[in-house]
Amino acid sequence: MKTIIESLGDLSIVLQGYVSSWEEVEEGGEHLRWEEGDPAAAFSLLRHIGLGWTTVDQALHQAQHTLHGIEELARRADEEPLPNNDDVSASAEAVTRLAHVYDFNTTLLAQSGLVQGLHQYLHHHPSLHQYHALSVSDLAHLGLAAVNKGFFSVGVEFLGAARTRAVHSHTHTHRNTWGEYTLKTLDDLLGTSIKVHNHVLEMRGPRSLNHATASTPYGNHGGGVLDRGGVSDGEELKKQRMQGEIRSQTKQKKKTKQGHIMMEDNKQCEEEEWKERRIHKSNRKGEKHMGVKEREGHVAKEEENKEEVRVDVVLGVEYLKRHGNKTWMVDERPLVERLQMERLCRGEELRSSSVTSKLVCRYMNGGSAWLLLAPFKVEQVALDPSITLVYGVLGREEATQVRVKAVPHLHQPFNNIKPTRRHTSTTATDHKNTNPTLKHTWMREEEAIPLQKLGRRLHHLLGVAITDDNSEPYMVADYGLGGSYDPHRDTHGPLRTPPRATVGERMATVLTFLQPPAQGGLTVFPWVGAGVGGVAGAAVVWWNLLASHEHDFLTRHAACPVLRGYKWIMTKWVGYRGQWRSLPCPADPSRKVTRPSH
Ligand SMILES: O=C(O)CCC(=O)C(=O)O
Ligand SMILES: [Fe+2]
Repeated sequence: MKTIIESLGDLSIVLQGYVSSWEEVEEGGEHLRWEEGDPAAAFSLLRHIGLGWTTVDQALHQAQHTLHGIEELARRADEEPLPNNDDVSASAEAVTRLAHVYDFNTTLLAQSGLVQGLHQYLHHHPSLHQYHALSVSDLAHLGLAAVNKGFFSVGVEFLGAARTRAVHSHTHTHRNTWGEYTLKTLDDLLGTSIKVHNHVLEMRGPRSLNHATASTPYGNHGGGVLDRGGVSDGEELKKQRMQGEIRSQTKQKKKTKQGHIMMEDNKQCEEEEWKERRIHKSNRKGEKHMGVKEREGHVAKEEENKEEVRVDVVLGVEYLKRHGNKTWMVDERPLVERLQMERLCRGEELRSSSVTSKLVCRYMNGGSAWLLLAPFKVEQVALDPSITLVYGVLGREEATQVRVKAVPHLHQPFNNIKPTRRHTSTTATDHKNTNPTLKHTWMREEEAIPLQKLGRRLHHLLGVAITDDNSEPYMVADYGLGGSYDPHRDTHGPLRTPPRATVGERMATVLTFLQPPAQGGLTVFPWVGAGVGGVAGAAVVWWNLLASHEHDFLTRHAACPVLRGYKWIMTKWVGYRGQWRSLPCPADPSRKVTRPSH
């Protein structure tokens, strides 16, 4: 393009010169009467053409090469799947979600790249230039996208970061526009987003399923014009917020009494509705959030005051048995689940050490003679429900083989899920019902020998048959930019029928990491309080069913957004129907359907 621009620029200058020379000639008289023998007219014309045309001719010939380049560019959109507006929206959403879940440090973000913005995740400090720095326009676009998506604090901070960058580049380069933004428009946008943020916080509280604000308001910047004489606004905003947080800790407690955690709210939440809910909640005397004594499950952390216990984390079987059907659970479960998921994604440990200290890692052969000499390393992630990480179920070459086979078949899942393609084009489908961060394909074991081997290896270890005859095929999935998977259960349940009657319900899940991402992308179990990071070639195994054939609620899980790198997984849902006779049959319907060793 640069060559084309240069060449077209040269051509334009030459043609301009020739045209102005002609205009100069024209000034000599209305008609050039050289044919009538006017020597002055003849000279004028001769000089104009004789000196000018050689240059014009040369420039036109040179420009002909450029035409090929132009034709090539004109074909590009037909031949290559280029990103479109939908792709930009989906990726802006993904990046703002990353900023929200991983709590980006926008001050650093304004100075350098995305990963530099992740203070707490950066264990080593590679040099700044390794990471891409977002431009003023990028940051402003992300800020607006975040506000539109309901990530209000992320929006304010991205816009603050955009302004900081603009102020710095303004002083250094004397430019005053960045794409469609000027310092004035950035000021206005930042001011407005702060107002919106504070208003939403006031009216709806800091969090619901579809919005998030900071826990305290940002300072009021009257009229939205910020002029801080070179102070970084990103830094300033964060500082203010932290000071505010400290100041308002006492207030915070009062708020908690009124029900600080907001309820699930799928509709646009109106001011009146929020007020009504607060009244409703504070009236709910008999149903205060459960106290320490009421719980026997491993609730990890809580903060108590005289009137009410603020539940920080809700985990465990016993708790769910007692409270699973209460209004509090029904109303707030999705939000509690989401909050716990996000904390686990950030790498927080939600369980107490009395729980985690019981977890062991050992070599196991599952009672199979085949594994006596080569047992599997099995790490317990959780005991109840049992979640284990089995190392080395696939070798590196085997995992690559599976990925290579899957690539040509990857597509957006039809079942509510749509991929963000990494390298290929997304068809503009309905964004409402889709997850734009995943592509998948189904693969039968006859298509790749490593799949047959994996089935045999785990059959020996787990004592259940893992073949396509009694299970669904393998599902291979590739997460794109910021790819994540919302909390869900794997079982079909009463509303969804298994693909084949002989397969039945999804008794166990075997989730193999073909390629773990470089950062983020944990698989987390919000109600267990556990997360497991990908280890190449390892598989996470858990059991989904209770003896009553209901699914075990505690096995609900989610995939955290991929922060850096690519994540490839392969899932095998082990069918129940073909092998129920060989499984232990617990009389208690609340017991798990599992092998005794698991
Ligand atoms: O990718 C993950 O970590 C979870 C995937 C998952 O839950 C599934 O495939 O059902
Ligand atoms: Fe799943």
